[in-house]
Amino acid sequence: MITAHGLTKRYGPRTVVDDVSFTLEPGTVTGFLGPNGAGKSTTLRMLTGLVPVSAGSALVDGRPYAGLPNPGAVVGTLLDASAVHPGRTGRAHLRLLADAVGVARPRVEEVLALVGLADAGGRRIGGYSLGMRQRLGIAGALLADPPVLVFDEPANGLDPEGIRWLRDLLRGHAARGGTVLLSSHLLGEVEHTVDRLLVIGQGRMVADGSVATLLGAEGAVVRAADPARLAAALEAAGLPVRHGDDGALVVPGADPAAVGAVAAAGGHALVDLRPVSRHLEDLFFSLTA
Ligand SMILES: Nc1ncnc2c1ncn2[C@@H]1O[C@H](COP(=O)(O)OP(=O)(O)OP(=O)(O)O)[C@@H](O)[C@H]1O
Repeated sequence: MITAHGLTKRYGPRTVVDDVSFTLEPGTVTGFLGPNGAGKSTTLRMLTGLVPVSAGSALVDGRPYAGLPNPGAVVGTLLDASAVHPGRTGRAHLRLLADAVGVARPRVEEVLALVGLADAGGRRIGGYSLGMRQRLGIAGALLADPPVLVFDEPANGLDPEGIRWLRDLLRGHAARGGTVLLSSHLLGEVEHTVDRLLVIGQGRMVADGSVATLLGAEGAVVRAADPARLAAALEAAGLPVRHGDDGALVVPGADPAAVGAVAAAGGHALVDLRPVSRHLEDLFFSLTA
C-alpha cells in the first residue's frame, strides 16, 4: 500500500509538486502520467526517500520509505536505469545489490532469467543497449521480490516485444497481490497495462480514476450495408447521427447495444458496430493543456 497525502515539493520559490494525494491498494497497477516537467519523477523520488518532502507525507505500508526496516525488500524501484557502473557485468551489479538487500546469490540467476538477460549476465553493462539496461534495472528491483514496485518510465528503450513482456510482468505482480506504480509517456501502452490513471500537470493532480472512467465510451460507430437507411432509422429512434467520411455513422453518446437494437428492429444488415472511446492522448492534452 502506498499513501501520499498533501505531498508537496518546493525548490526555492517554485512548487514543483503541489498537494498531491492518493492511496494505491495491493492488487493494482497505477499509471502516473503527465507531460515533461509535470512532477512525476519528483513524486516517485519523494515516495522512495530520494528527495525530501517539503510538506505532506509519502508512506509505504504506513511508514516513510527511510523508516522501513529493509526498504529494498518492501519497495522495488526503477528510477534511473543509467545509474550503473558501465565496467561491471550485469551479474556483478546484481550480486552487489543482492548483498545490499540481503538476498541469496542464486536469486541473481533467477532474476537475470526472468528479465531475459540470462545469456548477457556475463557482459559488461557498458555494452548493453538501452533496453537491456532497462531490463537490468527491473531485475534489480525484483531481486528481493518486494510487494511494491515503483518504476519511472519502465518502458523506455524497450521494443514492442519488451513492452508486452513488461505489461505481463506488472499485471502478474498485481495479480499476486502486489502494488505497482509506474510513470510513462507511452500513453497507448499505459492504457492496456494499468487499472487506474493518475494524471499530473504542473505539479497538481488533474485526474484520478479508472481507465474506463477517464476514457469512458463516448458513443458508437456503426457501418451498414445501406448507411442512409440506417441513419434515418436511428434519427427516427431519437439517436442523432454524424456521417463519417468513410461511410461510417457515428452516434455520439449512444450505447452500441441501443444502436444494434434499432438496426435489428428495422432489418438493417450491419458491417461493423463498436463503441468509440476517447483516446488517452485526447484526455491527456485536454487535462494538461
Ligand atoms: N533538483 C532540482 N532543483 C530544481 N528544480 C528541479 C529539481 N528537480 C526537478 N526540478 C524541477 O521540477 C519540475 C518537475 O520535474 P520532474 O522531473 O519531477 O518532472 P517529470 O514529470 O518527471 O518530467 P519528465 O517527464 O521530463 O521526466 C521540473 O520543472 C524540474 O525542472
